[in-house]
Amino acid sequence: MGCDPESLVHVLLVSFPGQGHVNPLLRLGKRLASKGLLVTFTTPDSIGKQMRKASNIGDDPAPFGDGFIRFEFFHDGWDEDEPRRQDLDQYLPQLEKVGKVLIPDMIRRNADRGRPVSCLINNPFIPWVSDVADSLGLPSAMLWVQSCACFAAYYHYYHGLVPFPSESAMEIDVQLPCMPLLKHDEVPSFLYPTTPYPFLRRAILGQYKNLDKPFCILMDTFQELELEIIEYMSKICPIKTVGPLFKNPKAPNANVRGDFMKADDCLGWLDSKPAGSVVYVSFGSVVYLKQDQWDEIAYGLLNSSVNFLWVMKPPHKDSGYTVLTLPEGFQEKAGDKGMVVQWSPQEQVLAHPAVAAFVTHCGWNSSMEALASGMPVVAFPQWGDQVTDAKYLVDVFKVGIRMCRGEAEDKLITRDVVEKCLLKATVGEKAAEMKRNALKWKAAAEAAVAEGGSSDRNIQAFVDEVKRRSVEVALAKGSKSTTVEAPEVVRGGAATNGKVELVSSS
Ligand SMILES: O=c1c(-c2ccc(O)cc2)coc2cc(O[C@@H]3O[C@H](CO)[C@@H](O)[C@H](O)[C@H]3O)cc(O)c12
Ligand SMILES: O=c1ccn([C@@H]2O[C@H](COP(=O)(O)OP(=O)(O)O)[C@@H](O)[C@H]2O)c(=O)[nH]1
Repeated sequence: MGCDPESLVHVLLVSFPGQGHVNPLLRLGKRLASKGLLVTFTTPDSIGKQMRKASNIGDDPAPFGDGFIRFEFFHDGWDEDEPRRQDLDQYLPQLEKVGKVLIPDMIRRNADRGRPVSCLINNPFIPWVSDVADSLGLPSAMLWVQSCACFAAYYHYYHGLVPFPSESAMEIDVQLPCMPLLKHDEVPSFLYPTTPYPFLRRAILGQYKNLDKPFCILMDTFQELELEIIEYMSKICPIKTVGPLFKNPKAPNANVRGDFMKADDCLGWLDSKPAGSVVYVSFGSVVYLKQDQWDEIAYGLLNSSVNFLWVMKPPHKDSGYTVLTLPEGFQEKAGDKGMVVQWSPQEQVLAHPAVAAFVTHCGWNSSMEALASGMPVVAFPQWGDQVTDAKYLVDVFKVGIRMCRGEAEDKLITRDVVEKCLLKATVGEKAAEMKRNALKWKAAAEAAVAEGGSSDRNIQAFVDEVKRRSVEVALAKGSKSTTVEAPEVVRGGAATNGKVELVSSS
């Protein structure tokens, strides 16, 4: 601390405007800032506006650990209420067209103000950021925001290395190296020939066309969690695991947040509940269930008599989803046992002692947050990587039970099944066993991000590499370089490469 932002090495983070993308990239930004970099975070201003409103984001660089973080948003060229934004096949090319002009402008403006950018970092869906970096003679890195297992699955699909379900063989299982056999419906569902979301397949695979450009692929996972597949894929790609990113031991999260909407206050309500008595139910930011499924969950919650905190987020006005409703008299019947909110402070909810289990759609952020908080899960995946994450949470990490297999199954999960799962996850031997395993992952996650742990060493090595390259960039541009201490050699650390021992009755 004590230095001004202009004297620090500056990295620019460019994010796709989705909550599940902004959260991990911003968390990476905070981690890099805490290690002494100046970080600028950017995403289209359509989302930037929402972020500013929800989280009091100011205009000045905010001190963060040994560095600073600041925000600068860019206009995606469309009107505020442009409905085409909901169609990725139209929106992604628009973002690329505009971004390829505005990001270089932003970089030039920053250089003029004494803040030359030394490295660009993007997340998936916007792989052209590496092209922008190349064209300006800057290094780039990519933050992969799903599991390494899913990264491996897409990689093998993209390069045609193993057979995947196809029109002629729909129900084949998939064996990838160093991974458990995936049943056909446990493969990331965008790869399935009949997926209703081919645009998400195109968006995610777009990153693989450009995979040789970033000098480093950062991942929000940790070595001990996905040991074999990380080692295997690291031989093929320059992977560095840096997760769980939401745990930042050096600089607690404080007030720099990327929520698109303000979280409702539910922590006081949680405080009033006994330890381990509440089920937290959330399906993330993009999954919407059908009304009949919503009703079954509502009755399952009521019939089980557990306390519950349920997130019911309003759909985007152009998404085509109709607003879900609760059964008549639901709130009265639930009384003080239940709280329904539009958006929750999920990190804090998962860390709260009152919460016993998490009914989740198994998005990767939610999965990592649950694991690293020692929270057992009830898996309710719908599509994409969620179905693969559910398989891992239940069968590999052994912290969860399954409530469904995914949207493709098109099966209504009845209130009886919901009730049974809720009870199984909160009371009895299975619940206790999952909790023990979850606590082991929590400890492993904390060790990974603690000083000298696997993720901490990887972040430090990355920061050193960015600093080293910043000197090269400055020399190549013939400009004054920012002061950089000599990069440290990667320290060997106290991290274990050992396996986490799990308990399992099955
Ligand atoms: O925001 C979007 C949009 C979108 C569309 C139009 C627009 O104008 C803005 C955004 C489309 O698909 C998504 C898909 C996502 O899947 C989620 O992606 C995460 C990160 O890859 C995974 O961890 C989760 O499991 C998975 O559910 C997450 C998202 O945030 C989005
Ligand atoms: O009520 C909520 C629901 C979700 N989240 C956060 O939103 C992100 C959702 O990402 P995930 O990958 O789980 O799912 P997606 O929304 O991308 O499907 C996670 O970081 C959650 O902590 C939150 O803060 N409050």
